[in-house]
Amino acid sequence: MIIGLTGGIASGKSTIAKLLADRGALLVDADQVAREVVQPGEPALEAIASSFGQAILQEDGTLNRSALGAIVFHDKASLAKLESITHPAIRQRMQHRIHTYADENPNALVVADVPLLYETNQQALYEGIMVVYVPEAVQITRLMERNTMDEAEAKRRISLQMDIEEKRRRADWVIDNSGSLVETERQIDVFWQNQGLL
Ligand SMILES: CC(C)(COP(=O)(O)OP(=O)(O)OC[C@H]1O[C@@H](n2cnc3c(N)ncnc32)[C@H](O)[C@@H]1O)[C@@H](O)C(=O)NCCC(=O)NCCS
Ligand SMILES: Nc1ncnc2c1ncn2[C@@H]1O[C@H](COP(=O)(O)OP(=O)(O)OP(=O)(O)O)[C@@H](O)[C@H]1O
Repeated sequence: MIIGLTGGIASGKSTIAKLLADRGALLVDADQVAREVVQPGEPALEAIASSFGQAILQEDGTLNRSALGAIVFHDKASLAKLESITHPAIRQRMQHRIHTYADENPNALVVADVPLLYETNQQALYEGIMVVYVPEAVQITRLMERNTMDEAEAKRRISLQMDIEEKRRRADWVIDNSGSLVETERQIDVFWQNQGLL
């Protein structure tokens, strides 16, 4: 089975992905693939440098991620431009990796961690979608703590994504990650048993 894992920024997707991997799931991580497709030599990095200027590269030729983030997370047109460059490459590499894993491990659960799964309309690619849910207030607190950012910046980042309540409504499975990690782990165990994965 191939499922999508999504949620809001800092809702706990990586945390839940790890719990699933600990139980034997095979993971494909869109944030990681997004980093791979902008390595030096990749066409997407050249396109980014053409659009955003050579100053977006560091001296060693790698992408200056925080500088690019400072531009695109404050300007929707720039973000759309960046996405038009990177998303096709990310999607292609994700699909290749997912299907390689699934073909080589027909009995395994393959989990694709895709932060923007609903925003980019990728529901049909998966047999089911798990949403990691926390109320927005918890999302703000955890994002501020993890990234040491102020409340206004955390709210801005959250506003760039689909409302987490809407993601929860669309989900096939909801993991409520607003409590302790032990409570979250219990929900993962129930999911695992219900899918007959034991
Ligand atoms: C702008 C970039 C270089 C900033 O890099 P940085 O290392 O600072 O952040 P990182 O990539 O770890 O992203 C952190 C979180 O920001 C959020 N985020 C990232 N890209 C986007 C986006 N296009 N729209 C909304 N939220 C986003 C996600 O929740 C992500 O988990 C980077 O986020 C990027 O290349 N984004 C475009 C590619 C993309 O859409 N990635 C999302 C996964 S497919
Ligand atoms: N149940 C929990 N209780 C307390 N803190 C938690 C819990 N789950 C996750 N966290 C913390 O919240 C932060 C966000 O979690 P995580 O990095 O897993 O989110 P994410 O959805 O993968 O984030 P991103 O969208 O940025 O990739 C981390 O600092 C993590 O340690």
